[in-house]
Formats: sequence, structure tokens, C-alpha cells
Amino acid sequence: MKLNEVFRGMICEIHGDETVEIKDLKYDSRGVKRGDLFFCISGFAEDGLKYAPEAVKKGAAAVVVTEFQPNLDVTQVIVKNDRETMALAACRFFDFPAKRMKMVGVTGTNGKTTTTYMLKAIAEQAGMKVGVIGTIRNMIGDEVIHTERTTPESVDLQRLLKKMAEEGCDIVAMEVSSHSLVLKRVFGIEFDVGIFTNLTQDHLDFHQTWDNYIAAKSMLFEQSRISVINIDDDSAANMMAAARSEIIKYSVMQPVQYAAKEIEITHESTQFDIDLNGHTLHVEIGIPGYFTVYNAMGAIVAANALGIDSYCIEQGLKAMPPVAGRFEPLDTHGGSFSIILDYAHTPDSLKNAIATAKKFAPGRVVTIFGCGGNRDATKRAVMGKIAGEMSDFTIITSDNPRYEEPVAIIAQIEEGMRQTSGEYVCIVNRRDAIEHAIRTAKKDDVILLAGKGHEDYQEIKGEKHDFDEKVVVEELLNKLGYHK
Ligand SMILES: CC(=O)N[C@H]1[C@@H](OP(=O)(O)OP(=O)(O)OC[C@H]2O[C@@H](n3ccc(=O)[nH]c3=O)[C@H](O)[C@@H]2O)O[C@H](CO)[C@@H](O)[C@@H]1O[C@H](C)C(=O)N[C@@H](C)C(=O)N[C@H](CCC(=O)O)C(=O)O
Ligand SMILES: Nc1ncnc2c1ncn2[C@@H]1O[C@H](COP(=O)(O)OP(=O)(O)OP(=O)(O)O)[C@@H](O)[C@H]1O
Ligand SMILES: N[C@H](CCC[C@H](N)C(=O)O)C(=O)O
Ligand SMILES: [Mg+2]
Repeated sequence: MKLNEVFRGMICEIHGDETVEIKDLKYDSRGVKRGDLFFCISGFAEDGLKYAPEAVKKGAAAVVVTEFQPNLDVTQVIVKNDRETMALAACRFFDFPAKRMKMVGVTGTNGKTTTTYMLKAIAEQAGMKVGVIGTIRNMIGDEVIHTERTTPESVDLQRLLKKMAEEGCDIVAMEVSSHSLVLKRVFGIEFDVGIFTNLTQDHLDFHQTWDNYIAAKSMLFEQSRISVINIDDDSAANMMAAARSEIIKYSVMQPVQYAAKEIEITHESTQFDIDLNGHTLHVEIGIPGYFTVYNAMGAIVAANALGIDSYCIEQGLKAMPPVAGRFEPLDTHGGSFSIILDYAHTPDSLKNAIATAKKFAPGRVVTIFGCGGNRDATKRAVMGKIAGEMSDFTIITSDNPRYEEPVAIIAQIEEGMRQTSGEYVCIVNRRDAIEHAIRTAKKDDVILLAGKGHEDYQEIKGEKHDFDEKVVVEELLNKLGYHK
């Protein structure tokens, strides 16, 4: 595509050859190839402008900057907003792939991944090919595509959407993180449906204030044709105020049109009824927990708004496979205790996960968790307090310490723990922590491994070490004499 085509209809100034051919779009100089258009993004850590000479040396056909650079001998596009322009240019360059599929965006602090897998199960039951974009992996039908981010950078996102459209996806269920909304990764996409799950504490390192966090999440509903809102959440009004057009409310506690009734939660499933188009649907899902009702309600209401029939909704959820690392029971090789693998890494999700475990545990609930380094530090003591108040025993350990000192993170968690009478130990090494829990497990205990879920690594000082908690548990069970 020619440069002036990429920017057609956008406010910008082109200095140099505006008909130069553009082969691809890049925002990281390390991946630039001959003929690429390089976007200089002014980031938190670096100014992409610094890397423009490197991009030009590698053969970039043009660069996008916010001010003309007299020292750069290449065609330059001068724009006002770097990330917004990059997102819009990516929509055009990849030929607006989102317009060719039904787009469902899910935002909220917890439940995004789970909700997208529920939508996948429902849409596949209806015979649709589904694209999934999110934390665990991206998927085109059954094909798995590795991902680094929950919501990819705009250029990577549009490239992926194009692939999904070309491979015949009818619908895309994607997680829309608050980072992605602020950083304009989904700018330019019109979602057919936007879903709001809930808003509780997380990511205050990035957003700084609660109001900023609310404002970030609400941006999704400015760009959604239909907004599906959990009105039991305290921030629902903010989301609805941002909504551009139709709003559909759902609830578990209030008598609105879409409300869950007759809720029944067992140790292996969640069941409830919902009235849909004059029929009562009996929903059954293999993930225990009150929160599962909420996630399913969002998925059901969205699917219904897209015209998917009730039978497919019911059957799709019934047949849905477990979501990796989301309250997933692990094989204990005949041990008389249970082990649950979960991804709770926020105060609210930890509270929910422990509460669900407690509801069914015939014995103690032993919670093992840590908190990620270089992420919201204010949630650490809060999570310590929750674990102390709700668990029968807690093992405080490491999550992904990243560039922080593990013992310093643990000390912050302990501050909250010490406000309770909860019994606990601190074991910095996560493998040792799990080993301790298995060694000391009593009959009927539930060991709740919280925080790492599907992750197969532990990030320490910039390096990702192999750490798949499922594999670690297998190894430890074998070591401790529990053989299959
Ligand atoms: C906080 C955040 O989201 N930061 C994102 C942001 O980084 P940044 O603004 O700091 O970028 P920077 O490092 O200053 O670099 C500026 C520009 O120079 C470029 N550069 C840099 C070095 C170089 O050699 N050459 C070069 O061209 C970079 O590619 C970038 O375009 O823009 C980068 C791409 O432009 C992203 O890769 C980066 O994601 C970082 C790695 C990240 O960890 N993000 C996490 C927090 C995140 O987005 N998480 C959410 C999930 C949250 C949830 O679960 O709810 C997600 O959607 O994944
Ligand atoms: N609706 C919910 N409300 C509260 N907690 C939930 C909810 N759904 C799931 N959880 C808990 O949160 C954990 C993470 O769930 P999930 O991965 O679906 O959320 P997410 O929003 O995608 O998270 P992330 O922001 O990390 O991508 C689960 O393992 C479970 O413990
Ligand atoms: N998407 C989230 C995941 C956190 C998972 C937890 N294991 C941690 O590392 O804190 C983040 O990057 O903040
Ligand atoms: Mg997720």
C-alpha cells in the first residue's frame, strides 16, 4: 500500500515521497525490515524517536513522528497523537478486518479470560468459527498462537484480526485490558458487543488513581454498539454513562430482565436458570464458584444479543472444557487432599477463590500465593489480609518477582497478614512452598495454588524460568511418594 493511502482521511503532514510503497508497519526498531513504515512511539521508558536512525538504516521507507526531524534523511509523516494514529493506520493497512467479523470485547478486573472461553464454547456450538484474543493464548479455531500480552499492540492486533478474517472466523471474543484502552491498542475498532465484568483493585501502579482506572475501562463502551453491563458492580453506572448506544443490563442480585435464578454451586459445577426470549434456560458449567454465574451471564447475554439461539447457549456451556488454570482441580495421584490451580492475583479474585474453596472443603483450605513484582504494590497487604482472614493456613511465597526483591514483596504481604489471626509461613521459593503444602497436607485439605494459573514460567530479574505449576505439582507428588 502506498504511504498516502495508509493515511488517507487522517490529519497529518507528509514530508517527502508520499507515494512510497509500504510493506509493513512496525513500532519496534528491532524488527524493522526494508520497506517498513516505522512509528516512533513516545513510551514510558524510552522515546521511539531515538530509534528512528536505526530503523532508517535497516531500510524503513518512512517514519512517523510528532515533530519534523531535520536530521533524518527519509520520508516523514508528522502526526499529533502517535498511538492513536498508529492504531488508525493499522486498521486501514490491514483493511479493517474487524468489520468483517462480529467483535466482542470483554473488559473488567476479573473474569475476562473465562468469559471469552464461554463465548467461544457457545459460538462454536452454533457452528461459528471463533477467534480468541487474550491472556492465555490467541486462537483461530483450534489453532493456537502464542501471545505476550492480554491485548496486543494495535499493529499486532490488526495483523492478527486480518489473519482471523482470512481464515474464516465469524466472531472474535477478545479481552480488552485497561492498559490497552489507555494505550489506544484497540482504537478504531467498533465492537458489536462490549461486556463489563467488574471493577476491583488492580493496576494502580499504571493508572495511579481509582478514577483513572474507571475511566480507562469505560472507554470500551464508547466504542461498542451494544454494552452488556453487570449492574451488581459499583462501577456499572460509570460504564453505562460512557455507553454510546444500546445498554443491556444483567444481574444476579436485582430483578432485571436478565437475572440469574435458582443458583446452585457444587464442588464441580455451577448451575442456574435464566429467562431468555420467553424460555427458561438451565445453565450448567463445570467451573464451581459464584463468580462463574457472573461470567456466564455476561457471555449468555452477549451471545443472545448477537442472535445466537438459546439451545446453542445452553449446550455450548454444558460442553465447555475447563479453562486452563481457572479454578482447575489437579490430579493428586490418590492423595487424600485436593489441589486447585487458580489465577487469582487480585484482592477480589483471591477472596472469591478462597470463598469457593471453603464452601466445599471438607478439611482446611491452605492458600499458597505471592504477588507479582513491578505491579500494583498497594494490593499486596490487602491480599495478605484476605488470605489471613479467610484461609485456615497460608503459605506466602513468590509469584513473578520480576525486578523486585522477593523478600520485600513478601514483607508487604505480611503487613496485611499480621492484621489478622491467620496462621502462616513464608517460603520464598514457590516450588518449596508447594512441597511444604503437600508434605504437611492433612486428609481432606484443599490446597489452593493462587496467582499463576496457566503460566508456564516464573519471571525473575528479566529472565523467564520454566515453571509450569501443573508440572511442578506432578514432580512433587512423585517425589513425595504419590504415584499414579
Ligand atoms: C505499561 C505498558 O503497557 N507498556 C507498554 C508500552 O511500553 P512503553 O511505553 O514503556 O515503551 P518503551 O519501552 O518506552 O518504548 C517506546 C517505544 O520504543 C520502541 N523501541 C524500544 C526499544 C528499541 O530498541 N527499539 C524501539 O523501537 C518500543 O517498541 C516502543 O514502541 O508500549 C510497548 C509497545 O509500544 C508495550 O510493549 C509495553 O507493554 C509492556 C511490555 C507491559 O508489560 N505491559 C503490560 C503491563 C500490559 O500491557 N498488560 C496488560 C494486561 C493487564 C491485565 O491483565 O489486566 C495487557 O494487555 O497485556
Ligand atoms: N467474575 C469474577 N469475579 C471475581 N473473580 C473472578 C471472576 N472470574 C474469575 N475470577 C477469579 O479471577 C481469576 C482470573 O480469572 P480470569 O483469568 O478469567 O480473569 P481476567 O480478567 O482475564 O484476568 P487478567 O486481567 O489477568 O487477564 C480466576 O482464576 C478466579 O480466581
Ligand atoms: N496480566 C497480569 C497478570 C498477572 C499475573 C501474576 N502471575 C503476576 O505476575 O502478577 C499482569 O501482567 O499484571
Ligand atoms: Mg485475562
